[in-house]
Amino acid sequence: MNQSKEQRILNFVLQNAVRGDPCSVLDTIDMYCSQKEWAMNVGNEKGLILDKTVEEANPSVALELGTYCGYSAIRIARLLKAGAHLLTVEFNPEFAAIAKQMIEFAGVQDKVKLLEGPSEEIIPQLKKKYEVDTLDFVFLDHWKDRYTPDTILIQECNLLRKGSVLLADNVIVPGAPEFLNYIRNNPHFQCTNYPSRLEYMKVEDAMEKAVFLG
Ligand SMILES: CCCNc1ncnc2c1ncn2[C@@H]1O[C@H](/C=C/CNC(=O)c2cc(-c3ccc(F)cc3)cc(O)c2O)[C@@H](O)[C@H]1O
Ligand SMILES: [Mg+2]
Repeated sequence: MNQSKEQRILNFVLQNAVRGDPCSVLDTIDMYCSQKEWAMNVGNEKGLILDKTVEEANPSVALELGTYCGYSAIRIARLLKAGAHLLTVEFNPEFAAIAKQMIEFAGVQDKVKLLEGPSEEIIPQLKKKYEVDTLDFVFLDHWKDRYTPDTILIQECNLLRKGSVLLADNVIVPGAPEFLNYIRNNPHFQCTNYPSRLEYMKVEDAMEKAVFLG
């Protein structure tokens, strides 16, 4: 049967990127998705905002919701200090398999733990099963209507500490209006909006950063 778009992206990386070089993998995905087939990777423009936010947070433990092909997992993992790690959650088995291969090709597999399953099941397991104390950084990039319930669940599971940083993709397109309303009116979070562009398009998008105040 014919290949999926995500399989075609992976094949293009395996054939054109440099094994063990995360930047080469990111550039190759961006090249393919801007010239051949659009895909919902955070991309290079919003990727720079992600980079700066991760560098500033300098997390020991980071969580990503919505791995997809692994682009942002590689983007985050390449910036992590020695001993730090990223937990990334993906419930679509096909995407998880693609992302696993992408992450390994990029050579960041020692810093990334890919957890296969729905976020609402995985989040309550983070402390006991995945030995997480608190999360220093959370990247939200899964279904947009799940940003709010999962942010509430993360708080209910006592996974945030004073200074934990949340960063949400796509708060303009496709949009996460309920999340923006929730997080901007929540006195426990200090929010900052970062206007940008939708990946690979001349369309306005934005990211929202929310720092937990405790
Ligand atoms: C049980 C549902 C909630 N829990 C979940 N737990 C684990 N993984 C989950 C997940 N939800 C979704 N996922 C996964 O995250 C990914 C979903 C991401 C959703 N993202 C978007 O819809 C999106 C969409 C656009 C987009 C923008 C413009 C446009 F015209 C068309 C699309 C741009 C983006 O940057 C996006 O992030 C998939 O890999 C999916 O399998
Ligand atoms: Mg996105």
